[in-house]
Amino acid sequence: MLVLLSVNYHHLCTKLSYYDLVFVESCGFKIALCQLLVTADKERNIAHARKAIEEAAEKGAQLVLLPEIWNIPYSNDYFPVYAEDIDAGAGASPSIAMLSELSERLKITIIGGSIPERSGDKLYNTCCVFGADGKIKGKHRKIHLFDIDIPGRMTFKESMTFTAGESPTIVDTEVGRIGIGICYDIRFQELAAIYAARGAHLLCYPGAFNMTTGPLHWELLQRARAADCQLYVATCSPARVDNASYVAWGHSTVVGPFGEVIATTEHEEVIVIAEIDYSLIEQRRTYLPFQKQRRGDLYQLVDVQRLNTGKS
Ligand SMILES: NC(=O)CC(=O)C(=O)O
Repeated sequence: MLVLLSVNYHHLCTKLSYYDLVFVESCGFKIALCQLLVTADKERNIAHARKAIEEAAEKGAQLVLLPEIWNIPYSNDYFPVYAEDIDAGAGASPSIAMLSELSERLKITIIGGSIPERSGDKLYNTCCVFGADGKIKGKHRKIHLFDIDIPGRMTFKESMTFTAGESPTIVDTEVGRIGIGICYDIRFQELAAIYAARGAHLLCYPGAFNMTTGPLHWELLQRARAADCQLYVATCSPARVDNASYVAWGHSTVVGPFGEVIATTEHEEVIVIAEIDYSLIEQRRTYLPFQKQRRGDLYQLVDVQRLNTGKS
């Protein structure tokens, strides 16, 4: 598989201060975005993802991000047929078993894109985060379902099959504090702002924008979330399959805390590798200290989950 390497950034690591950012010993690491070609053959897709992750780890990636719905085509017809029961153990969920085994064996963090999850009589579009010990550290169910209708261009109704998740997901990993969203979740700036307020270094969005919204909004939204929150944003899309019922835009990307694109690609299958350095977050926030200049006397973002449970 083709591997793209981005520009390297090397900076000294210093303590991060705003937004309760947690201090991480090692600030520099490599992230890999596996922009996978997805077919109708689930077994093949799982084996293919396995090879890509192994290749990314060989290239030095400590964090690997997979696309939204990487184990079957993105389609309401497929979701119910191929959904896996994540909580029922490895036998019931071959996709999760593969990701767990690899993260433990390769000692890397994996943001497992998303797969259709069956839980009781409900289906979710779910992303699992695996620590370097192979354990699931977090599970994000897509909060905002992709229901849009742009006549003659793009109509999709995820809510025909999926149920929306009920909670934001922020995870402490070996490679920093990571906020998770899935695709359409990126359009909701409040979610990103809550993650930033809870000390996230990086926001990861497995996503599959399309040929209508992709060219206009995909990069724009990633750069906006990164610039608004002054942190890193990474996205990973499936590669484009022109004759698929849903044609993905591709263009998996990493954006830095100044809103700058650090690494990106076109629509073919590829592994994008980029260097992430969290010390840049503090540096950018020092240069441009708008986080401290907010008019909290005029407007406030309320973290409802914290308010209701007292927990982050
Ligand atoms: N597929 C999605 O969830 C979102 C998308 O394509 C868009 O927001 O546009």
